[in-house]
Amino acid sequence: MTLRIYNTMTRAKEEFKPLEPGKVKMYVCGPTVYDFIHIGNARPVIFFDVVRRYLESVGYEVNYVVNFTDVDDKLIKKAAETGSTVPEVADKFVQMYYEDTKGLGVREATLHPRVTQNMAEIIEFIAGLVEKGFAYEGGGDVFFRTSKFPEYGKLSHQNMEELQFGIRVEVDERKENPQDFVLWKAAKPGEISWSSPWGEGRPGWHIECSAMVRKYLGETIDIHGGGQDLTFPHHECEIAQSEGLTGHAMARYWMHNGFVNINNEKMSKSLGNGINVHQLLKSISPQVIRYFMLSGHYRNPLNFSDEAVEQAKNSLARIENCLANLKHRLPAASVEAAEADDEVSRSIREVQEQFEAKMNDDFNTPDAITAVFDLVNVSNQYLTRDAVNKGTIESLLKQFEAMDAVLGILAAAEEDLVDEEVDRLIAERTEARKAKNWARADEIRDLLTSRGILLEDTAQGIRWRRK
Ligand SMILES: Nc1ncnc2c1ncn2[C@@H]1O[C@H](COP(=O)(O)OP(=O)(O)OP(=O)(O)O)[C@@H](O)[C@H]1O
Ligand SMILES: [Zn+2]
Repeated sequence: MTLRIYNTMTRAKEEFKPLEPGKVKMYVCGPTVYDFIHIGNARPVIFFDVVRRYLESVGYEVNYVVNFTDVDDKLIKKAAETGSTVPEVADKFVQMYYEDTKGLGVREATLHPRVTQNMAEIIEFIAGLVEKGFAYEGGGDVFFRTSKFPEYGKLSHQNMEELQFGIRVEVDERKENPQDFVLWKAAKPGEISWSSPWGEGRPGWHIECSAMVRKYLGETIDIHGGGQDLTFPHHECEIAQSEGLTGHAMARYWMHNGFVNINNEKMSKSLGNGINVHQLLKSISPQVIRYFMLSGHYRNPLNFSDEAVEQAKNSLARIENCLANLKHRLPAASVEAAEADDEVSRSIREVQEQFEAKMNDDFNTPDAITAVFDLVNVSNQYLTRDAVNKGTIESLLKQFEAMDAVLGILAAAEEDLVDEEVDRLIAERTEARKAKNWARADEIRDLLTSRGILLEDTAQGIRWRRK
């Protein structure tokens, strides 16, 4: 089966052929770290994590890079407002990003480079563009000369004239053309800055990705992704910079996810209507968030609402229930037949084929989830039998696991607490009670109860046993 990916560049689904067999180089534009991520930002994070997991599950080695924009106007403003420095703001929200994405069950990328740690490469990149005539200086700023790159607009399918009309920025005397964009910005007094051949300053937004893609992945990569708002101008500018300098295609497949909306409006940090992931994870499980995210096709808009969350919870509960029933029947299942029943084995194979077919069709996760429900139906049907076979139940469970290795929508089974952990928690509870921290003491008791540990107060202290 071949994987087909919708390529924004050609507006068609194309067969996926990586540059180097068996290997995938993938870059996704990461966050500007001046605030917590919202559930809209979580969409590319979760979706491209699933793309990576799927590619790995079918045998590719994936080199996945996600950058942090750790210096820009918004960070400078935030630092000034909070009486801190740009690096302090950046460090805090990079940390929060790691914490929140981990909370969402997302694996760290192979590499998360930061702009401020790649300044030499960025300056060198701009100098290369100046040398080749693709860039020019004006009053301490450096601009990209779009007239030198006639293909500018090819990703967003706009020609130069349309682009000229689309530009709403005020006239800048220093620019040769209104659509020329900034590569290097001269520092204003007191602003964080770096030395360059054009004086003290900092990079524009677009150049960082061109420089980091080239440094960490090479001149041409396989997949370049991000939210659809990045198509223009950000990715268009990346293409102009990279292809201007190297003369090679920057990426073979351009992928863009649709927006998460709230009340039919794009969720965004600057609009202040974002649902903060950090907060949300306190009341909703990561599995429900991932289910919600993957239940829509990545290129379609997705509306976030209480009802949508409720629906995700209910659907997920149906799968969880089925898994619990399968596990419940396991201890008493017959071990006579080591192999799964033929008929069920065939159904499992069909489910797997269906799952792959849907993922191969431009990562159609909602239909891939339908395949998970097909397996729920096969399992429930099987469980109506009086006598069940251990091999069959294990095969069903294994198939759930295989699909979940890609989707990550099912909670991992909780491991039994080992004795030392129980002792440690009991000691912590005793301390909490001494300190009259009843909330923590109750929390620990609840945790232990939920893991089947029973506590008994005795004259000699607390004793415990397993249920
Ligand atoms: N509502 C959304 N739905 C889906 N993806 C989004 C949404 N908002 C942002 N993204 C994506 O999240 C990533 C990080 O975006 P960014 O940091 O610019 O967030 P933002 O909320 O749009 O910020 P700002 O409002 O400051 O522009 C990008 O890939 C972007 O396309
Ligand atoms: Zn980028």
